[in-house]
Amino acid sequence: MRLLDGTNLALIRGGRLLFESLDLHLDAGEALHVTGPNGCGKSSLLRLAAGLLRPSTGRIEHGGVALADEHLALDRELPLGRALAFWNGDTAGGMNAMGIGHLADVPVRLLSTGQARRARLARVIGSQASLWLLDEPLNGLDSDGADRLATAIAAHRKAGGAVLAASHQPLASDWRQLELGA
Ligand SMILES: Nc1ncnc2c1ncn2[C@@H]1O[C@H](COP(=O)(O)OP(=O)(O)OP(=O)(O)O)[C@@H](O)[C@H]1O
Repeated sequence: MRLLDGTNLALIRGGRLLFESLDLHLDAGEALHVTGPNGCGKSSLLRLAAGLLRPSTGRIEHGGVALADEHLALDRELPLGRALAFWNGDTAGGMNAMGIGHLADVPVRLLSTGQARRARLARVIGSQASLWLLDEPLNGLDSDGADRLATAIAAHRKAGGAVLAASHQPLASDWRQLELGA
């Protein structure tokens, strides 16, 4: 089953052509690692896949998506568990997957940088979305956090989900690669 279907995509941002003639497809179980230098358009591509940006040319279709980008997208004043519950997913499952279940009663604004990084991933992991869009998912994670994310991604793919990630760091060997700005 195709979870992301983009054809002949071009994106102009800030007056600059970031990419053109790009086909972007993800089927159930697949993972795609987007690489490229700073400013080449990786985050913009994820926003396109999320439906937050429209392509300058081409067309893109997708089902349910969940995006983890630089915005935490959680109410800083609420306890973590309640802030995550706003998104109507499997709150406990997401928190436990990222090892932050014990922080459920801690206000989001008091989380450490790494705990907040785990929380933004817990939001995606707990979502019902079949397509996960992860912008620099390993940033700020310790080795336990990285292992937990890898386990969650493997389970998601096995269950028929797909993942599109932008990262300057290596990801697992069974990811397809897409280099932007090459
Ligand atoms: N809101 C915006 N309006 C106009 N231009 C933007 C906007 N956001 C980003 N850009 C421009 O789009 C280009 C691509 O930015 P983007 O964040 O997608 O790059 P990136 O590949 O993710 O970079 P990095 O590796 O530094 O995170 C940059 O030149 C940036 O200045």
